[in-house]
Amino acid sequence: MLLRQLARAQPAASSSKLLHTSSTLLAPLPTTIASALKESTVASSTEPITINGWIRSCRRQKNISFAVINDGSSVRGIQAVLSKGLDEGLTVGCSASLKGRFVDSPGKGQAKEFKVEQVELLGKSDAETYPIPNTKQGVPATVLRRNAHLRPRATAAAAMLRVRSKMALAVAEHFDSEEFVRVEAPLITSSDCEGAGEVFRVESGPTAPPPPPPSAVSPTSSSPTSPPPPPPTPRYLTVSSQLHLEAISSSLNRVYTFSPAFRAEKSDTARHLQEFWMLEAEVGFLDAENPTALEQVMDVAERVIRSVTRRLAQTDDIAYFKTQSPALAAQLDGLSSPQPYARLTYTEAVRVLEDYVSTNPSAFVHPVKWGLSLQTEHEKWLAEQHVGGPVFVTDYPTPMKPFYMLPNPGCAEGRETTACFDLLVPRLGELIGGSLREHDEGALREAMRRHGIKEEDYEWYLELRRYGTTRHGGFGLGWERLVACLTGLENVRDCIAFPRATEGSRF
Ligand SMILES: NC(=O)C[C@H](N)C(=O)O
Repeated sequence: MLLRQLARAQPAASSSKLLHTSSTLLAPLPTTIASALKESTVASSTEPITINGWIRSCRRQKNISFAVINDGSSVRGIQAVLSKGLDEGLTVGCSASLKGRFVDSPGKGQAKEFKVEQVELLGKSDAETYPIPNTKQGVPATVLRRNAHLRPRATAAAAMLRVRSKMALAVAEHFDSEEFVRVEAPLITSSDCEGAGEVFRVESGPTAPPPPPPSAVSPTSSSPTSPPPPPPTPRYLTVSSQLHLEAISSSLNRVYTFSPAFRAEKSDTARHLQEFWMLEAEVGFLDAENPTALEQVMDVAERVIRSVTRRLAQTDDIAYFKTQSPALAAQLDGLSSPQPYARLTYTEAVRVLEDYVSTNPSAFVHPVKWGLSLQTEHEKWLAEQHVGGPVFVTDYPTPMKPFYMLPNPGCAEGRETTACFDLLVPRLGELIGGSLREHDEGALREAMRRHGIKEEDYEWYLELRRYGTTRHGGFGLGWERLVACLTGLENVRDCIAFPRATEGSRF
């Protein structure tokens, strides 16, 4: 209050200085558990401090109770010790403010414990009906998903959300260090970038104006033979920002975007969401040779994953996930290793898969043959069994790829391939897809015709090739799949706060 009055009383010039330097003191937020837990605070807690949070568990003994309280800022929260009476009304799920001090703990397992002196119950919770009770066996993932509004109260879900947040920061810092500019592309678009027809159509929004009432129509303004107005351009939720990103890249060169993408996926699997986040990057002025140019793009992708993994591996949240998933440490080592990720062509991948099938005929459900797509089971086998870590598979057959990808020169007839790649990782299969883009206007028109794409709908995209085209390429990374890689969580529905999948959702 005094500070606020002081700030108001200052003349303009010095008041701005005062406001600037001391603005955080005017109305500071309460201390979080994470900062209270920092060792220096714990060690020097002679003054009482106030801890806010939600009670995760409350174990009552004869004269004393132990409550775990967490405000979502740390993995484990704080174990609070309350003497008889102080624990009244504290039930799992309630919100409370606990005032107390850190003292030496007589119990095993922790050096300090938080001895509560005063309790303020902020919001009570009916422990009988609370959907996320603290049980030994844990709450099943399906129950947590049905209760997505309360799911972040669960340790793993909260840790996952903090991991997502730190990942975005790590990506931003990494790309900034490589001189990439973050840009935004529209989410409503009239193009189906991947051409797979998995678009969500936007039904409402600007449509043709309604016809005027008959009385308002002058006899000359319209006749029964006048052509009907053209149908409104269809609008979709974007499946990929790539085409718009290419447009911005043809001015700013190194660009990336991080935004939601929408696919009307029918696949009801642990790897698919209808609304997911995608990190997409695009870069121009690549080397003239296809193999080197493609490698330049793969290197960009590899560096960002390595850098994000290294940074995240140092966090308490990932340390927690390692305790939950024994295979995680090795997976993180694979992603952060200084060794270049393995690279093999689609043709080589098919060969090793065929070799494997020849001695293990029932290894896969789906057939392996040059020209057929690699299925998830093949992708996982390549990453888990053949390589034992991340692996780029490059140069897929042209017919299975979208119109914008650059064909490889000099392919034998019937064996045409494209300068593209997928990054496959253990447990998940595809994490990233990328390619060089067709940079020649004539060749792009030709590819569009082959794919049955109306050129007039993509004139703007073709113009990018007419005015100062460059050899360029980029990739898209499925964010929830990267979250799954870094946390060991097995289902992408647990890697986003409110998953949108084929099943109905309450939210
Ligand atoms: N930006 C990209 O290369 C991603 C690609 N368009 C995809 O959706 O797979």
